[in-house]
Amino acid sequence: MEVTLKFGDKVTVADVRKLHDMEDVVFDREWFEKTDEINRDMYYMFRDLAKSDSDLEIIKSHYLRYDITRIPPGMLGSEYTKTVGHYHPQVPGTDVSYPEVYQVLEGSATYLLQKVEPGEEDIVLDVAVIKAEKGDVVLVPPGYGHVTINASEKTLEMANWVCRDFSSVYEPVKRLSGAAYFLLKDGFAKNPLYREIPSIRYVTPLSSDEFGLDSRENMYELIHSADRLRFLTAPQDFMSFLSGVL
Ligand SMILES: O=P(O)(O)OC[C@H]1O[C@](O)(CO)[C@@H](O)[C@@H]1O
Repeated sequence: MEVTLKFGDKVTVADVRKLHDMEDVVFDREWFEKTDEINRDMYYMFRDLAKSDSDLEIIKSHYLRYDITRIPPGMLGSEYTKTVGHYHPQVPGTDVSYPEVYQVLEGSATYLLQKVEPGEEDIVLDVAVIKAEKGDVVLVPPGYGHVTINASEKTLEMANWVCRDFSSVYEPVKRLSGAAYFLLKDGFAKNPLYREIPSIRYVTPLSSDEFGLDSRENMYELIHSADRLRFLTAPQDFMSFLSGVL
């Protein structure tokens, strides 16, 4: 059965990640091999949302995309449910990769961000974990791959603004069977397939007002001042701001 979201005057059908899409990145292999729920829905992605056709025109003219992702609670065996995880490619003609900004709409999220040595995907230079609650904003700076974990008992709903002109890069995370750490019932466990992993830095999210939104305001409202999101499409022009967010 289709899962839909009504947003403004439009109804959007979800792209669904199933358990079998997570095969390469699940920590608990024993559980995965035995489960008979391989077709279970894991999370729902409502992509390229706009409340109206005129909003969509504004969003497209700024090369942006607004998505909502819904992640029900649950376990992957001993590991908390999560997204597959990916990196973003570099802006053409630069050595800066595209950033992304998330806001928690409902529930709570644990964002794991990791930066690797260029050309050495199994040598991790930095791992930041950010726990975010409703209204909090999390900026994924250039150079960081990211996984979102729902380690709560409630459904997580989060929004993101991102440049619409690229495709995410999945191979490095898949080749290494996941990110540098897995969040298990007992806490974070290092992924043994990485050669070097630093300790986790725990970082606080930006509150919505620090991000220039009224307290708890939904960041969709940035559509009315979309130039403020230019750091997502031309991050090379905003490096002093972006390199300070973590
Ligand atoms: O692509 P993954 O790793 O499954 O993660 C899904 C998330 O990534 C996004 O594509 C944005 O980066 C969202 O639509 C969604 O929240």
